[in-house]
Amino acid sequence: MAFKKQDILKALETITAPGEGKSLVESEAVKNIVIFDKEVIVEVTIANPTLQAKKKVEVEIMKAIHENVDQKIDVKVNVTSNTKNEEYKPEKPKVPGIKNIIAIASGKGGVGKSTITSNMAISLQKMGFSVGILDADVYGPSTHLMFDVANAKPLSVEIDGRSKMKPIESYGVKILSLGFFTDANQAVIWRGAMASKALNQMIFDAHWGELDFLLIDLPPGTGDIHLSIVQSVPVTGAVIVSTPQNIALADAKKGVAMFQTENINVPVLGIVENMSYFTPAELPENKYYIFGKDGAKNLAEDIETAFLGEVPLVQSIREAGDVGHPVALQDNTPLENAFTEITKNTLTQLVKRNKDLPPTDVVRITTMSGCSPK
Ligand SMILES: Nc1ncnc2c1ncn2[C@@H]1O[C@H](COP(=O)(O)OP(=O)(O)OP(=O)(O)O)[C@@H](O)[C@H]1O
Repeated sequence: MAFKKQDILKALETITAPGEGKSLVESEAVKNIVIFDKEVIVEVTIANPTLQAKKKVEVEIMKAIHENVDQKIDVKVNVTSNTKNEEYKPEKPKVPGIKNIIAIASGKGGVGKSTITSNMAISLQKMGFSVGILDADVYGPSTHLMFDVANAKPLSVEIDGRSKMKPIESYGVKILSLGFFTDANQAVIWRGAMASKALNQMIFDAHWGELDFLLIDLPPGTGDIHLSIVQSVPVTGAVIVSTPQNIALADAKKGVAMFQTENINVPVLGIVENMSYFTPAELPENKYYIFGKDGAKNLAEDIETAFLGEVPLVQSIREAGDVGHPVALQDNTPLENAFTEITKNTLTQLVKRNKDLPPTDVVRITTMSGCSPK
C-alpha cells in the first residue's frame, strides 16, 4: 500500500471547499500533508468556522482518500478555521453573466420536476428571455432527452485563454446535463464529492454567455447535492414541484424547510402542483382528481408560500417529453397557457423577492417587462 502526497492531493481535488466554489486544493485550504507508512495526516484551513462545516470537510477528506487512494489508509484530519465565528460571512461566488438562478426541486421523485423545468424554460424563452438549464439530477438526468439532444456532446471553446465547456442549444435554450457525460446504458453512481465537482465545473467552467435565467433541475430529495449547490452558487430562489398526493406533499414540505434553514436561506418562490387532475383527450371537460384535490394549493397556503399554478396529468405531456419536444412549444393550447401562467407567477414572486429582501450579489429583476408571450 505505497502512496504518495500527489495521490492524496488528487483525492482532495474532488472536494469543494465550503462556500468557495473551488476544490480544497485550488482554494489553498490544504496546509500540510504528512505521510508515515500507512498513515496520513491532512491539515486544512477553511473560512467557515462552524463545527458543522469542519466536521463535513473532515468526513469528506476521509471518504475521498479511502475511495480514491486506498481503503486501508489510516487518515487523520485536522481542520482549523482562519475566521472568527462572528466575522464569518459566507461569500458566494458570482457566476459571470448569469442574472438569476432558479433551483427547481421536489421532495419526492417522479413528480414531474424535469417536465416543469423544461416547459418553464421554453415559456421564458418564448417571453424573450435568455435561458439555460443545468440538469443536476444525479439519479437520472433527463433534460437532454426532453430537448431531443440525447447524443450531443458539449465542445470546449477558448474564452480569454481558458478552455470552457459550451452548453448545447435546443429550442433556443442552453443546456448542460450530467446526462451528456454518461452512457445511457450504464448505471452511473455519482458519489457526493464527484457530483459536486462535476456540477461546479458545469456552472463555473462553462461558457453560458449572458443569461437572464439559469434553471437548475435538482435531484429529488434533500441531500448533499442540494447543499453543495446552494453553498457554491447564489441561488436567487427555489421552486418546489409536488403532486397533490399526501406522500408527495410531506416530502415537498421537507424540501421547502431545507431551503429555509438558516444555513441555506434560499427564498422559496412558491409551489407548482403537477398532475393536479387527469383529463382524457376525448373528454377535455372531465377532470378526475386521482391524486387528491388542491393538495399543493393547501400546502402553499399552510406554509405561507405562493401557489404558482397547476398542470393536469395529460398523455400528451408525457409523449411530448419522450419525443423531445416539450408541450410549451405549442402555440395557443391550454397546456402552453398553463406553463405561461406558472412562469408569469414565478416571475411575479421573483420581482417581489428582489424588492422585499436585501440586495444580494445577483442582478435583480425589477420589472415585468418582456413577460408577455411573443
Ligand atoms: N403532467 C403530466 N402529465 C403526464 N405525464 C407527466 C406529467 N408530468 C410528468 N409526466 C411524466 O412523468 C414522468 C416523470 O416526470 P419527470 O421526469 O418530469 O419527473 P421528475 O420529478 O423530474 O423525476 P425524477 O425524480 O426522476 O427526477 C415522465 O415520463 C414525464 O413525461
